[in-house]
Amino acid sequence: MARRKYVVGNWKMNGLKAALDEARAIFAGAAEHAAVDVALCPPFTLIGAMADAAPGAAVGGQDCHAAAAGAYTGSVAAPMLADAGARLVIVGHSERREGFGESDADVKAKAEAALAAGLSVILCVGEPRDVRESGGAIAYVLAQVAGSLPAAFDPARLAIAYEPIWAIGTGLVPTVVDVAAMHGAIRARLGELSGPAAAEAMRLLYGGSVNGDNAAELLDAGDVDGALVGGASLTAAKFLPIVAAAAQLG
Ligand SMILES: O=C(CO)COP(=O)(O)O
Repeated sequence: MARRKYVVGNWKMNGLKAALDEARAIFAGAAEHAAVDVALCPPFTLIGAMADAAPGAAVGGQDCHAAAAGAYTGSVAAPMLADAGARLVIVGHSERREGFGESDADVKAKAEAALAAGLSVILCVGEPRDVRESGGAIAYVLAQVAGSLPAAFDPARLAIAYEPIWAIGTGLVPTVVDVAAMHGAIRARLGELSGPAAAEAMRLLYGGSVNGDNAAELLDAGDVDGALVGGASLTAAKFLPIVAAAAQLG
């Protein structure tokens, strides 16, 4: 079964209520491309309003706590995201792993909590620049995959996003050959960990400086099923060409 293309915007810590017009425009434009699944992950504060502003649209969080509730000041639990109207959540983004000291075990626990709350998950992995330069990128990322993967999951609800840290927000992207090699290696490892049927069904996204100019090439790389987009997801003018590129590839 062919995997549907999946293009997800991660707004990071950007967006006030005024940005809901942009989200409406993004979802309206995305609706023209029925073959592509599109989601936006705004800050927590906008999830409810965005879900209300775009009924039926896939809105998600950027992180969740591993516990379902409790004394964790400042944190947001997965059932709260679902209650606010989210359908998905990103876990393990490098800005969480690096900036907040999240380990593979933390990411795994968050992914499991999200799945238990009925959310879909985008689980991020990716190597720092020195690891890429020393030739160890694939081994590094495969260890992250093995350490972060939930114990049990529905492959339709778990996507892996490969985001090389050195490509995030820098304008640098790996070669298409390197992207295909990484994604192929991830899918092979998923086959060993979860069985070939799950590995075949799971969507693997590339993230890191994706834009309207490079999306077609990156999305066409082997084993790439979509994109996780940061800066270029903040406006319809920048994001919709990426969705259109995915639609072209079907
Ligand atoms: O981190 C990213 C998405 O999660 C990528 O960000 P940029 O698209 O801004 O490089």
